[in-house]
Amino acid sequence: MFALLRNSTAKLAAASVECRSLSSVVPKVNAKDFGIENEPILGYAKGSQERKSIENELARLSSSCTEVPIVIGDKEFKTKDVRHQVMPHNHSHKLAKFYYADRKLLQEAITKSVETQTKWDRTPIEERLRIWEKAADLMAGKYRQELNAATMLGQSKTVIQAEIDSAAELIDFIRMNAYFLKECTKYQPISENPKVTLNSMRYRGIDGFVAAVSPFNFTAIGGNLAYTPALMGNSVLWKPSDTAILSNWTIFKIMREAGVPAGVVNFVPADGPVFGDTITASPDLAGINFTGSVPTFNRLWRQVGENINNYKNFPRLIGECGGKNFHFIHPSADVESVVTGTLRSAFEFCGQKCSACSRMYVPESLWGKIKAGLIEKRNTLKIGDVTDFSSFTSAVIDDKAFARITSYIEHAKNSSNLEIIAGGTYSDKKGYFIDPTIIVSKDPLDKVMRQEIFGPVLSIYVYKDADIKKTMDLVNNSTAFALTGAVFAQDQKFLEEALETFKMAAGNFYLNDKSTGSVVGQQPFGGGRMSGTNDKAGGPHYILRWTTPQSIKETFVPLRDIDYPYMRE
Ligand SMILES: NC(=O)c1ccc[n+]([C@@H]2O[C@H](COP(=O)([O-])OP(=O)(O)OC[C@H]3O[C@@H](n4cnc5c(N)ncnc54)[C@H](O)[C@@H]3O)[C@@H](O)[C@H]2O)c1
Ligand SMILES: N[C@@H](CCC=O)C(=O)O
Repeated sequence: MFALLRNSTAKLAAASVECRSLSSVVPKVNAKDFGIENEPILGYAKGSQERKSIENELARLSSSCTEVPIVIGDKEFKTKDVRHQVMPHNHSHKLAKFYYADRKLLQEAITKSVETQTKWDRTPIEERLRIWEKAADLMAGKYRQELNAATMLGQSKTVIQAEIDSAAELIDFIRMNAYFLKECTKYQPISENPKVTLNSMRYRGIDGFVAAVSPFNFTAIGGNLAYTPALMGNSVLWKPSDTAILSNWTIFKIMREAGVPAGVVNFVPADGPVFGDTITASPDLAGINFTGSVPTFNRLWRQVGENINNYKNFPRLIGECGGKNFHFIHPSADVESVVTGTLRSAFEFCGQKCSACSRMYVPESLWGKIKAGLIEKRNTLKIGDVTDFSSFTSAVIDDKAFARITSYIEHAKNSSNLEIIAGGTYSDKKGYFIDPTIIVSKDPLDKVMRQEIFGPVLSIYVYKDADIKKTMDLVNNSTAFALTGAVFAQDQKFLEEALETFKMAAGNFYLNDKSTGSVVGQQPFGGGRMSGTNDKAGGPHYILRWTTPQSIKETFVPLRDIDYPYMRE
């Protein structure tokens, strides 16, 4: 397959990259050659050391309700606006108590950030890299299970879903962004004769403050959104999601312990619109690092537009948003890969990964086998408490998500175009549990095929084999999103065709693999169209969005001549 990719990449690149060798357009694939490796994922087998320590940590965090303050500079604050984070799989259990910052406190945080930024930006890069390395080590060792337990209990992730997020992905973000910065500073501009003129480039943070607004679904994303701008010399107001408070607070504490000075990142849980209104009204807003839904990002973008005459800088707007990710199945596909990959993509973490497969297109010739496989394997999946290690998945995040997702299930029950072939039941009595649900749609444009549901609901359209081209165009054009997509086929020629047809349909594209599971440094992540600004978190260029570089030319010979030699001839 890599050979195929190489061929097509070369062909696709040929028009714009003439005379370049193949090796220059093909990424290196060996992690060791690349100079850095991903954090290993632990197995949590019964009796293993990691299993014992996660069980201890789960018991410890469950036995009390953790107090999470607002932190601005080195001061902690508690307001009268008290909130709680509950366990989604057992919503009567309060896991953390936290406080909303009001406008006045947010303004104080802005002032503190702006004040700190200039000092922090003077901290040598080597010193920042040392802090980030130390933080990654703390996350990989001493605090690994605290991060995982907070993610399991607070966001209802199973142990493996927590391990790939709050351990591996978070550690990778911290370690690799530091590595990318180190690599980036190796580039210096050309100096034709350095004894006469020396050219150099330095990477400055942006004066002002950056607002990091993070979603509930990945602990690691919160860490990346707040701490990559910080790494680059910015100061940050971090507004975590209400439903990921405890895990995000754990990251904040670790980063402080590793040496990030007070005031560089200010931890300010707040009501979303109050936060958005306050930061966009400040002339010091240097950028917004957002991950979440399209409507929220649209609102922030609009507010920045309305205030555009008031800012000191043009604020950077980075937003990674929703998706309606597809699996497209060719008649030559390996049926078992389709079944396994689709169930994992659609239902792991209740389909609450932005990359989760949410719509699938299956040829009539394979439908019988795929349908049987999906139903049979789906029926073996256990849905339950995350502390029961045999659960495949657990509850959805909160009452709002529960209401939204179940409204699509009710729509399916009431529509003659739609048939629920598995699941369709739910209960929020103890936790927000929704059975993994599979809907077959006769209408490829029904809302279940076009809108982001962000829950354990998979919608399928069965196409006539002869209509394959028409169906591919439909996949490309029937939603506003372009986040992830996957094609399953054994026919190599078809895979090449799919690379062309779906070129703009997904920012992360998979051939014979599921649409989820991108890894930092391996599949830099982000989508186009309404899925976001596609700045590729986890790739080497992401850090550049958070710097305002300065080019410096220094001349060592005195400036004497005002005229040019030809004028004296
Ligand atoms: N593309 C990606 O990389 C990626 C990754 C993860 C999640 N997502 C997307 O995130 C969404 C799910 O996350 P969510 O439910 O937390 O999204 P959300 O938009 O509801 O919330 C995201 C964050 O924005 C805050 N917020 C809400 N209103 C605000 C406002 N007016 N001003 C400022 N902040 C405001 C929330 O409190 C939260 O912290 C899905 O659409 C998913 O696809 C995308
Ligand atoms: N890294 C994740 C994407 C995060 C979105 O929620 C994946 O590809 O599964």
